[in-house]
Amino acid sequence: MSIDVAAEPHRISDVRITPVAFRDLPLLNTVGVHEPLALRAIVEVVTDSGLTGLGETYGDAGHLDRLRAAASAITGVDVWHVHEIACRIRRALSGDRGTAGHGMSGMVTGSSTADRVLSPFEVACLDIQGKAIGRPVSDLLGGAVRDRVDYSAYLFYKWAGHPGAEDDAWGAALDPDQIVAQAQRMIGEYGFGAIKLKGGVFHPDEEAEAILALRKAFPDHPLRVDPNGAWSVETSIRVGAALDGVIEYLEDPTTGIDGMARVARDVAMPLATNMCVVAFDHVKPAVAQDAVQVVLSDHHFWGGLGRSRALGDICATFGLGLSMHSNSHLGISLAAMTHLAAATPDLTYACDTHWPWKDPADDVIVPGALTFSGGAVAVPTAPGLGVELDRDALARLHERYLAGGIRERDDTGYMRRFEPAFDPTAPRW
Ligand SMILES: O=C([O-])C(=O)C[C@H](O)[C@@H](O)C(=O)[O-]
Repeated sequence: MSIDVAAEPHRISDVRITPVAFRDLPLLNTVGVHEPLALRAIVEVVTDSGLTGLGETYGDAGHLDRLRAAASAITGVDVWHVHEIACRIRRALSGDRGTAGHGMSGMVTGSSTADRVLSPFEVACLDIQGKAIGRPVSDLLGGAVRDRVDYSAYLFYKWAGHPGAEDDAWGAALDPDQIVAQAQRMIGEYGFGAIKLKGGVFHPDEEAEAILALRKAFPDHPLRVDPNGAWSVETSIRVGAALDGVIEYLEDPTTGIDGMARVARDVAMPLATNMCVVAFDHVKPAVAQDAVQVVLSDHHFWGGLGRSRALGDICATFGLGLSMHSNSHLGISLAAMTHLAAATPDLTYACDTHWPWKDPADDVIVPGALTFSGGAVAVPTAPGLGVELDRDALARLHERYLAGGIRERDDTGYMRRFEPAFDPTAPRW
């Protein structure tokens, strides 16, 4: 009698959590500059049936401690029992309201700490489920409604090189002409059909000028700007008026649901957020105040792919648009994002990705499974996530993490903060 492998339980027998570091270029945002290294944690869930699933998440020290606490709580659970895994993780972390793991100030806190910890385990369990039954993760999420997922060109103001470090091929982007040149290069290489500018770095009028320069250079590309809450309500309304008819949405111009609601009353374009609606209990007050019109989902902090799918349905129910947020990430995350986007019918915009900013040699997956053409990634059709761990690369990026002495140096995440001459939780302009 043959054993039906798919029907057997696949109990978690081991979890490996490996912090890694990869080169991150000197991209600027409102709280500082990306460090020379970005941190991630690679999660491997191993089952007694011999399958391994992959997840990727934040790599800061506080998050790593929580991942380890969660890992020891889920041993023995069948990977099909994701609710049980979620309950165990919530219990293991009860009382923990920490906020590490995003690298950005001004993001509201809430019920999302356990969701952030759950996410890589849930993704790894889905990877195993898919491998067990021979289906891609997108099928486990309801099935792909598109076979390619569109991403946007994510532009950053940027230094030429870190002080004391060699320049990189992208060069500096500190004014509108250089931002346009960055867009031309990125779109030339990847074919993106939409453009996002990370703002909150220079005076808002200069950033609006850069958007207008992009509009001139790319008349047909939808545009967005995201100052990560650096602007006051008044500034947001003024810049919103200047960019009326130019951008498809204005992302997190100011912080908090109340502030966003005040801006939304007076600007014409939709407001998007990944900072004030970051957990399910934020949806109700945001909808009640009509504070945001587009939610940027992110499976890394919404609790994984299943919960992010549920968010899509909630957004559709309330007539909210849906797009996708990113941080500096590796290939396991890109695979998970692509499966999720493929299986989200109401995704109304091209997704964010930091992918072009990463050295292609810096990854933990075997190359070739994920490639961009025409600004989109083809949805993997192999079982599970459809990506394979490259153990040598994992070891190399882990060595880089260890060599960086990161844990000792910085417990807050991957960003180097500017010396706070300003309060990073209050608007700068
Ligand atoms: O809105 C966003 O894209 C983010 O907040 C993601 C990152 O923190 C972004 O600001 C970055 O990478 O500097």
